[in-house]
Amino acid sequence: MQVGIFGVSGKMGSEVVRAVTRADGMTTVGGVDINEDRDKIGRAQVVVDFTHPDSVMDNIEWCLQLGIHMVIGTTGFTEERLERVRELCEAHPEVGVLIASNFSIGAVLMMKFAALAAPFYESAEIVELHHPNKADAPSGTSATTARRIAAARAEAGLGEVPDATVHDDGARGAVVDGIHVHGVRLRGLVAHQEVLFGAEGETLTIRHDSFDRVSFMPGVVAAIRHVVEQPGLTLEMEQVLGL
Ligand SMILES: NC(=O)C1=CN([C@@H]2O[C@H](COP(=O)(O)OP(=O)(O)OC[C@H]3O[C@@H](n4cnc5c(N)ncnc54)[C@H](OP(=O)(O)O)[C@@H]3O)[C@@H](O)[C@H]2O)C=CC1
Ligand SMILES: O=C(O)C1=N[C@H](C(=O)O)C[C@H](O)C1
Repeated sequence: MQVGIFGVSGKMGSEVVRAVTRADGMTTVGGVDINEDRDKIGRAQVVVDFTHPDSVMDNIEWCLQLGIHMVIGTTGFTEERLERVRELCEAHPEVGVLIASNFSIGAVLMMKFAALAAPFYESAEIVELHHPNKADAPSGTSATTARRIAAARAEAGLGEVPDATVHDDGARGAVVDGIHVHGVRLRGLVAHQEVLFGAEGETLTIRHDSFDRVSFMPGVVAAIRHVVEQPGLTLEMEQVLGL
């Protein structure tokens, strides 16, 4: 399988090159960075995108027009953007596209465990902690987690999380689907998240830490194998991991 990489010199892109080179049955056709000629990777069967929220939509249009499958880790996907990707996938039904906010197995499980716990707790908040070079906040993982917690709460008939704050000066973080998300940007960190739940007399904390970007690579390689067999849009990693 011939794999191309968008964002090849980036922190994730360079790790993807190493992972693809080591994976059975995969080789890289190379990669491109911003403003480089994309034709260089035009013969790839699958292209992996770890770039920037401002670049990714254009990269998707380019790949789909050429019939190239895509694995996308770039974050910042709004519902509007996803709708556009759905339209593009419908126009190119033979192509597989997978978008995941986090490829590490622990983070996928953290999101799953959070959705499982959500109906049982009156309170829920998220703290996401990342390196200070991260372009987006809140992180894609925290936004996905918040949406899943909110959906599980709604299904269970839970109302809003309790909060008596009168003057909100930003100290209560971003709010995604009614769930507060607090962002920390700290030199020395890679990617970390705590999901906190609270009920009368108890709390539950689910924490995941990626200390190294190698943690994302088994998921990326599995996703590359998945998209060539699965046309259409796959969101997140559950289907790939059989969860
Ligand atoms: N889903 C997941 O599991 C993970 C997702 N991410 C996400 O991946 C993205 C990248 O993260 P990271 O590697 O840390 O960021 P970096 O800034 O280290 O790398 C991004 C790279 O993409 C390049 N780039 C930007 N636009 C384009 C374009 N149009 N075509 C080709 N290359 C382009 C940048 O070039 P230049 O520097 O010249 O601008 C840079 O080399 C972020 O959105 C991040 O949130 C990160 C980790 C895990
Ligand atoms: O930018 C990062 O580093 C990461 N981005 C993803 C996100 O926004 O959730 C995944 C992981 O947290 C690392």
